[in-house]
Amino acid sequence: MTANGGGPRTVSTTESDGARSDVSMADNAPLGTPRVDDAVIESRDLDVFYGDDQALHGIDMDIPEKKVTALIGPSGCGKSTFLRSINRMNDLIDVARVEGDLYFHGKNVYDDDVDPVALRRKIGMVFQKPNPFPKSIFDNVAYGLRVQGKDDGDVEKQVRTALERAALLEEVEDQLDSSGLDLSGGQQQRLCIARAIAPDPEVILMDEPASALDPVATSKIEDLVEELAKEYTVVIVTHNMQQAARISDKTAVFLTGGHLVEFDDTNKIFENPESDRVEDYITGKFG
Ligand SMILES: Nc1ncnc2c1ncn2[C@@H]1O[C@H](COP(=O)(O)OP(=O)(O)OP(=O)(O)O)[C@@H](O)[C@H]1O
Repeated sequence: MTANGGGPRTVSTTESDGARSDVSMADNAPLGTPRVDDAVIESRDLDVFYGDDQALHGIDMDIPEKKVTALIGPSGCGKSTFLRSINRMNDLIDVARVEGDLYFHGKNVYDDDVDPVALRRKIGMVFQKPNPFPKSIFDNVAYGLRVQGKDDGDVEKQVRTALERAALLEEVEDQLDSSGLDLSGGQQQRLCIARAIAPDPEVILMDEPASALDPVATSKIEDLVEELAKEYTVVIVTHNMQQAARISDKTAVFLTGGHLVEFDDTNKIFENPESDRVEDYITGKFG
């Protein structure tokens, strides 16, 4: 249980500049008490709409702390939509609307007093295509820390820690001032992972982080994901079922129409799923 012994804490929105609005999220104390043991994120009857189209229907899911949870399912079934609803990235899509509840440490992230910018520091994201800024390797990772107003000494230390945790430091130690865009695709993705972990989030959301990479770079990212789960809660969307089976502890299977059909231990999903539709999907009968 990740309870902190106190009642739920709200996410401060007292500052309007965005950069310092996360006072109550900046430390590492849990925000509140999860309703389910070991769950960091709890989705309850979550619906997501794009205009009149409903992309997700009544999603219930408890995402455990410091484990890898894989979201799998055919194209268009709502995996990315669910991932983006966790740290309110869907807020950036004009037509997107969320109903239901999504708790982070027992606090509903859709409450009016939650600042999405502060939330995204606690729940970072890595996208399908590596997207480093056109800046030096160091500045890519330092960017978010400087926005937070950290002093130079802290920035330097946290950049190195993040690069090390992203398994990149050794490869780039002598070229921290070179452009992030000069790295290989796999290195760029690890740079983006370093950028996401620099502000010391608790959760890392990954949307098909290896799908644009060659097999060697993919294997490095898979190793890294398993390593990261020692420190962070990881939620990863993947099209690659072997990858989900290899690296995840829990697997959620979404099927067409935006329904979560089964969510269980990864071994159970791949060896003995409850649902015939899930069995058909993972054995390649459709999808
Ligand atoms: N920005 C958007 N505006 C309107 N509809 C969207 C938007 N993003 C996604 N959708 C729709 O929502 C549904 C779910 O899409 P989503 O991208 O979440 O699925 P997915 O399972 O991640 O798909 P893929 O595996 O192809 O990435 C689809 O019908 C898609 O067309």
